Amino acid sequence: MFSLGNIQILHMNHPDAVKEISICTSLDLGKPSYQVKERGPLLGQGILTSNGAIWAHQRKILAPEFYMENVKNFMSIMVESSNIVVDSWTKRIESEGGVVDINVDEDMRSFSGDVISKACFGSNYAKGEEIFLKLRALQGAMSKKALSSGIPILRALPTKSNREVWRLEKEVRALILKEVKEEKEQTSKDLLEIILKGAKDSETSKAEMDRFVVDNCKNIYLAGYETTSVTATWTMMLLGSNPEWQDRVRAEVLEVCGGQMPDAGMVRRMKTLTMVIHESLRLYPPVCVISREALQDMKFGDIFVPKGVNVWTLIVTLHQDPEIWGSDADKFNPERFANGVSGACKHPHVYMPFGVGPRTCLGQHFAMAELKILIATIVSNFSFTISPKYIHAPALRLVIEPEHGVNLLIKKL
Ligand code: HEM
Repeated sequence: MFSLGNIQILHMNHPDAVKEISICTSLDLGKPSYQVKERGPLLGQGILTSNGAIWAHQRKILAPEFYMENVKNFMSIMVESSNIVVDSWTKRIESEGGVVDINVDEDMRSFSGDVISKACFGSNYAKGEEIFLKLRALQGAMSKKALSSGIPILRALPTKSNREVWRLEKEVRALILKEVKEEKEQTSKDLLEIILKGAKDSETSKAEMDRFVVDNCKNIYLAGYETTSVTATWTMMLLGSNPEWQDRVRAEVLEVCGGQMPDAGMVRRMKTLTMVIHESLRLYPPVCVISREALQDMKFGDIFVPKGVNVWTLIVTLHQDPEIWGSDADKFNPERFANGVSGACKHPHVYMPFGVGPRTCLGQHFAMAELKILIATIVSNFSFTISPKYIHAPALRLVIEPEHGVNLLIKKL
């Protein structure tokens, strides 16, 4: 146990204890209240940080949208956004000649932001991008005041940074609601439309409906953007450093896609690429800790957790424990996933890049499809190696990201 200020934390990393947490379906094990307070302007009462009946209701409405059947509808957007990356690199290579040293982070971010904007706002995605930029600014403003957020009074004072946060929060809300109004006049099949329909079918007051729509749009953006882009960046770094795996992935993509753009059936058949992404998520899980709060007194096996105590499970240490993964735990070896996650190690339930239990990532099929389509498109157009400029320095920010970015030497095939 340890405490951060007045927040009590129980660190539970024993595989048996982790199993207890992962099978716990009680609504009494919820998202920590300190997160709700700290991230209020960013996340509101959306699916990410809400608890109890409010969470269960939002999950029920949103979950079907992310079933594999529906993710297929977004694949053409993913292909389109991957082609933007390919075109931009091709132009750079043509103008600079031969092999070009590219810092790929920004391109991976643009890809992920582009996909999520188009998926949320359909044909109005330019507006979606405007909302997205404001959300990024809000995120930045919130991280500036992170130090003061532990002191409740400072959250309510009209300091310069609080005023900036409040202004951005209002602007994002107004922009999303404006989109909603325009959306009602069209018939589109984007995520906003589904969120709207869910809100209409269930909420009573207009204020409640607006809150549901605004908060969940913000939540999906924030949950799906950086997690996916940083995974793409780490996977590129690993493929750049392991040419034999890059060749294997390229051979598979050529065989499965035969020069066509990937579709749902092809994405399903990319086994080697799936193994590579799983290994990348094992070594660099973007979300490094799963945190919960006991909203009532609870028991996990013989461990008693009093109400109000937080439980933390550190994904990043579980994913690299030699007792669990063997002596090559810190090595890049996608082969360990040859028989799926269940065959990869002694305690497969501790592999949890997408979280565990009822709060597991809603967007995991969406994210895997995005990553496979992007990487498949890249390897069929380019070969790449790690640049001498690359400095290996994973840093813990909102997600685990490369401190100095990832530079690759990229060549057109
Ligand atoms: C590689 C990419 C991604 C990773 C590694 C990832 C990881 C995670 C993790 C670990 C959680 C659970 C957090 C917890 O239990 O405390 C989570 C939740 C969630 N993720 Fe993802 N995620 C990714 C992409 C996405 C995408 C693309 C979307 C949506 C388009 C998304 C939507 C969500 C939502 C809505 C939740 C909240 C679920 C709930 O609380 O009921 N994620 N994600």
